[in-house]
Amino acid sequence: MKIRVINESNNPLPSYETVASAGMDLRAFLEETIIIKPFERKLIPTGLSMEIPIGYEAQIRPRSGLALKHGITVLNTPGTIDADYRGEVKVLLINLSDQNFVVNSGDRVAQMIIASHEQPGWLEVEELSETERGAGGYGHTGIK
Ligand SMILES: O=c1ccn([C@H]2C[C@H](O)[C@@H](COP(=O)(O)OP(=O)(O)OP(=O)(O)O)O2)c(=O)[nH]1
Ligand SMILES: [Mg+2]
Repeated sequence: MKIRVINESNNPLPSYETVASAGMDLRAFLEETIIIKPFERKLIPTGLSMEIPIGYEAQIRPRSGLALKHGITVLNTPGTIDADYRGEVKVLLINLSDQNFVVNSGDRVAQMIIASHEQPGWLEVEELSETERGAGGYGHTGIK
């Protein structure tokens, strides 16, 4: 997969931290430290642009450690990076804690999964097939 890196010398490529990781960690690429105040959201640059193959997307997801320890999550999770997007990948973080959160350049702020997807066409019909569930949802099978 093609990737363009701003300032290659101090912006390492995203990488899988273990042999079977689903996601590769994304690092902030910053000129200045970013502070995210409680309940504030900030768009974090990564210094990366990519050429994802057609039929694939990248999903930007939170890191569980940041969520558990600092209340930091990805506001639009999973963020969608389209195969035809050529701009810089950015991560939209929100701070759901009551403490300021400091992001330094190089910090691993989120993870990125490359996933295949379909682009189905529509067949417009008058009736859909019957199922046992029908229109039941939102807990209609019981909550517990
Ligand atoms: O977390 C994200 C989400 C999106 N993007 C970039 C890549 C994506 O291909 C583009 C558009 O994202 P999306 O479709 O989610 O946003 P939109 O609000 O629908 O904007 P657009 O009208 O540009 O599609 O923005 C990111 O860099 N990070
Ligand atoms: Mg869109």
